[in-house]
Amino acid sequence: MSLFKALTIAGSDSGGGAGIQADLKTFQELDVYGMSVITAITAQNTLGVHAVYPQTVESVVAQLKAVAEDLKPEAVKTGMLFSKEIIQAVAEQIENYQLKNLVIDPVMIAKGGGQLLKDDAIDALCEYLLPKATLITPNLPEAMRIADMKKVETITDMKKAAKRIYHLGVKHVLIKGGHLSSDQKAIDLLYDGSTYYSVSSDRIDTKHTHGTGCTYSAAITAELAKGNELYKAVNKAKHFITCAIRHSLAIGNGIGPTNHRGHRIENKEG
Ligand SMILES: Nc1ncnc2c1ncn2[C@@H]1O[C@H](COP(=O)(O)OP(=O)(O)OP(=O)(O)O)[C@@H](O)[C@H]1O
Ligand SMILES: Cc1ncc(CO)c(N)n1
Repeated sequence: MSLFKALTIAGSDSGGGAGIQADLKTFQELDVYGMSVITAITAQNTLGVHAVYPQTVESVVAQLKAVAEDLKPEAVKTGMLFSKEIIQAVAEQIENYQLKNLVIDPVMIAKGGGQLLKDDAIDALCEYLLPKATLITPNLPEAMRIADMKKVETITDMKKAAKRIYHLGVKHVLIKGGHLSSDQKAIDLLYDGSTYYSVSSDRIDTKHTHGTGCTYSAAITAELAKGNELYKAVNKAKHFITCAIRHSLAIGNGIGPTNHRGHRIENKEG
């Protein structure tokens, strides 16, 4: 049996629910060998981000080189990238090693508050990384910033934003509807430059959604690493994140994490 490998380039969440920790748990659950490049260490729990300690550009490049020269991932995701210097360095190395199946989760602000991307880094993300990516997965506030719109609150807004983001050079755009109003289904909108696809599930009534975006983009990356085409990878990942939210964990005193074993519980694998 072939062993597929996926890489996450992201920040560490000491609380274990988002960031590198969520990505590696997801890769493992989906039978993909996981590797990591850590861009920043956050002191974080279910209540919020207490502190951010970015890595140097030298550290990020050294980690990326070590992985790319030896282990050769079939797919790569980026999460928290923090600064334009880190974004530029990551983009250069992705080009240098011709890394394929790149998924960008344009992480900006943590659910409990806490800035994970500097304001002046959004332009760098659009200029250097988007043109290299297979997919970008913004939530509604992130889509609003990247598409440079005043609001993204409805399905009509999501369609407009997806088109604007597509024209920045990325191959596919998936706008996540987790932040749509609470009476609506959890509808995500996928756009490939010609067609809009709706990827939807029932909305689960829980406050424990820490790390949903990280887990979802990591699941898409794992499915791409296994050779699935994009639409199938997104649908499989949607099932994975929905199970993870349905069985999310009421731990800590704030917004608890998703349960990466949720899909096993639903499949009665224990
Ligand atoms: N209550 C919910 N019930 C079902 N699905 C949900 C719910 N909340 C979010 N989702 C789904 O979870 C996925 C992640 O979306 P979301 O918009 O929450 O990401 P995010 O804001 O980037 O998350 P985070 O910042 O915590 O990483 C999407 O598929 C979204 O539709
Ligand atoms: C390190 C990290 N990355 C991403 C998120 C997204 O919520 C988070 N809270 N923390």
